[in-house]
Amino acid sequence: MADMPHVLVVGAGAIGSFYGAIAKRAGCAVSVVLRSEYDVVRERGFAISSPLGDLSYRPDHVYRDGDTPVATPDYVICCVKVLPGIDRAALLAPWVGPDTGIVLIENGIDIEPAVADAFPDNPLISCLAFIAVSRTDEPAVIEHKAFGRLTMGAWPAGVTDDCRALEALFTDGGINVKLADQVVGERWAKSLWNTPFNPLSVLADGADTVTMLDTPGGEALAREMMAEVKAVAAADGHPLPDDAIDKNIAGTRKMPAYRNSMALDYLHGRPMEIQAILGNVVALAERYGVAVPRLSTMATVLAMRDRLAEGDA
Ligand SMILES: NC(=O)C1=CN([C@@H]2O[C@H](COP(=O)(O)OP(=O)(O)OC[C@H]3O[C@@H](n4cnc5c(N)ncnc54)[C@H](OP(=O)(O)O)[C@@H]3O)[C@@H](O)[C@H]2O)C=CC1
Ligand SMILES: CC(C)(CO)C(=O)C(=O)O
Repeated sequence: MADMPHVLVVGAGAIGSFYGAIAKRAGCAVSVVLRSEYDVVRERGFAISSPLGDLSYRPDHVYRDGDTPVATPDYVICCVKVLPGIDRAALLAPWVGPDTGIVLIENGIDIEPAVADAFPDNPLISCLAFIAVSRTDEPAVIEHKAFGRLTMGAWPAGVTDDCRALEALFTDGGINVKLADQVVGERWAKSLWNTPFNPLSVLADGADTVTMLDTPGGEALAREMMAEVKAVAAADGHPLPDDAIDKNIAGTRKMPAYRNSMALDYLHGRPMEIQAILGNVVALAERYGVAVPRLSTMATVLAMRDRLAEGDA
């Protein structure tokens, strides 16, 4: 085990604590940087229930902002929400050494440059998580409900030795990993689902997938929004397969009613990744001159909500 990589997770919420557990199962030393759950995790670690078994663990080191790492990690995994108010590069900076691989496991489009620009000499591995995992009302108690597959690739493109090493590590820990030569294209493929469904669930007051698809006109609306995402992806140089929308709708219909991560944030009054998941797609559509009337309507209405909330604050 002496040669196993040292992994450090920045933002060990649902996703970060889960993939930290997988790295721990693979035999890595796993440390975490925490904010609100620092005391609880120091005292008793994470409790994670999962179809894979009990994934509870105590991190090797529990840090908070301002601490100095005991050892420079081989990989820093960034799993904070991608929010306009969060400077992810600044959060990562204290923990990243000259050879540290930076791994993003986060949703959204065009989310890499903010980190890549700050660490131009570090390997950057971008990942998409296909998983249903959430925090519970108990601090540091996580419920992994289903799935867990990761798609990963070097950003902006390619599959490097770092990617392969990380793939081997997560595979040893018990999850499936797909290596992707064009990770930006993979982001678009995931965005085809997240960009319509996540914000739509917020506008529909936290609706689950079955409610969204079964409401008369719901599936048609989702399909139209997906078609807009598909058009922007193509303009960005990442055309998606012709049957991508049909496959996504069919796959979603096969799932039991599901509330996505943004719906859960909305219902808990937490900040939402509207910009990363929807706003950045609309911005790219504007840049390429692609009409996205439904997506931009949704973005405007959600911006109105933000404005109201700011006024209330
Ligand atoms: N949950 C899911 O099923 C899925 C999530 N994703 C994506 O994964 C990413 C992470 O989501 P998820 O794990 O659900 O989010 P969570 O809210 O569960 O976790 C985010 C973590 O980041 C921490 N954090 C936020 N700001 C800071 C800060 N300034 N300093 C230190 N820590 C900070 C939070 O700490 P604190 O407790 O103090 O707020 C929390 O531990 C998102 O991009 C999401 O879209 C992708 C697929 C599925
Ligand atoms: C696609 C899905 C639903 C799970 O991987 C997700 O990304 C989310 O909950 O935001």
